[in-house]
Amino acid sequence: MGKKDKRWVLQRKNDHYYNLAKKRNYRSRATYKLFQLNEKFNLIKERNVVVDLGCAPGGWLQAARDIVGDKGFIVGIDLQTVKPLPYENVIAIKGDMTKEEILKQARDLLPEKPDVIICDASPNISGVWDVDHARSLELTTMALMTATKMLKKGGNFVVKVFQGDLFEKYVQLVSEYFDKAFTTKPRASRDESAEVYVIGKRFNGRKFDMNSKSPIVKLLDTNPKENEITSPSLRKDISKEDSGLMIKRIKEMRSKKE
Ligand SMILES: C[S@@+](CC[C@H](N)C(=O)[O-])C[C@H]1O[C@@H](n2cnc3c(N)ncnc32)[C@H](O)[C@@H]1O
Repeated sequence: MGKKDKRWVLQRKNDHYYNLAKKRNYRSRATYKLFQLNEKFNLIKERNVVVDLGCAPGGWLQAARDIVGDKGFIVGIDLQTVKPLPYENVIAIKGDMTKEEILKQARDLLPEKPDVIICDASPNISGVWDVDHARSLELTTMALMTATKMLKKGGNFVVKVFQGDLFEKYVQLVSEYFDKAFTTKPRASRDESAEVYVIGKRFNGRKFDMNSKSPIVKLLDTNPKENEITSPSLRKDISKEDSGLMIKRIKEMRSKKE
C-alpha cells in the first residue's frame, strides 16, 4: 500500500460519520448529510414522494426511506447500478439523469408528482477547479430543470454544488423558482470539500425559462427540444484537457473580469 493509500485508510478509520454509517448499515457517510439537511430545513416528510438524482450507492435513498416510511415512495437514478434495497417503495433506475428518456422512466414509476427532489450527483472529479465547477453546474442546472418539470407546486429541492465563480448566480436562479433559497454545509460534509448544498423551499410552479437572462442558462449547451444538456464536458470519456463549452465560457468570463 502506498503512502497516500495508507493516509486515506487512516483518515477513514477516524471518520466519525463513516464509522457511524458502517455501524448502522447505511451505504454511505453521505446519509448523515441528508439527515442533517432535513433536520434544519424540514424538506422531506413522512409519506412523501421523493426523486433522488445521482443516488448510488444508496445512502440518501436509505435516509429518505427512513423519513418517508412505508407509505412514501422513492425513485433514484444513477449511472451506476444500485444494489436493491429491501423496501418495496424504493426503486433505483440505472441511467443518466440528464437524459429525458431516463427521467420519463422515473416519472412513469411515480404514484404522483414528487414532493421533493434531492440531488447529490457529482461529476467525475478532475482536480481542476474550473472543470469541476463547470461540470457540477451543468448537472445541478439539469437537476433544477428537472425539479421545475416534475415537482408538485409547493415542493422542495436540495442539490449539491461545487463552489466557484458562478455559485451565487446558481443560487439566484434557484430563487426564481422557489419561495425561498438557502445555502448550507451540513456538519457531515468535510471542511476541505468544495461542496455546498443549495435548498429551494416551496416550488412556485414556474416553468423553466430557457430564455432567462441568467448567465448560467446562457452557458448551457442544451438540446432545445428536450432540455437535455449536450455539452461535451458531461461526456464520460472526457479527458482532462478537453474543454466543454461551459468550461471554456467560464474561462473567458474570468479573463474578462481580470
Ligand atoms: C456522491 S455520489 C452520491 C451519493 C449518494 N447520495 C449516497 O448517499 O449514496 C454521486 C453520484 O452521482 C452520480 N452521477 C454523476 N453524474 C450522473 C448523471 N449524469 N446521471 C446519473 N448519476 C450521475 C455518480 O454515478 C455517483 O454515484
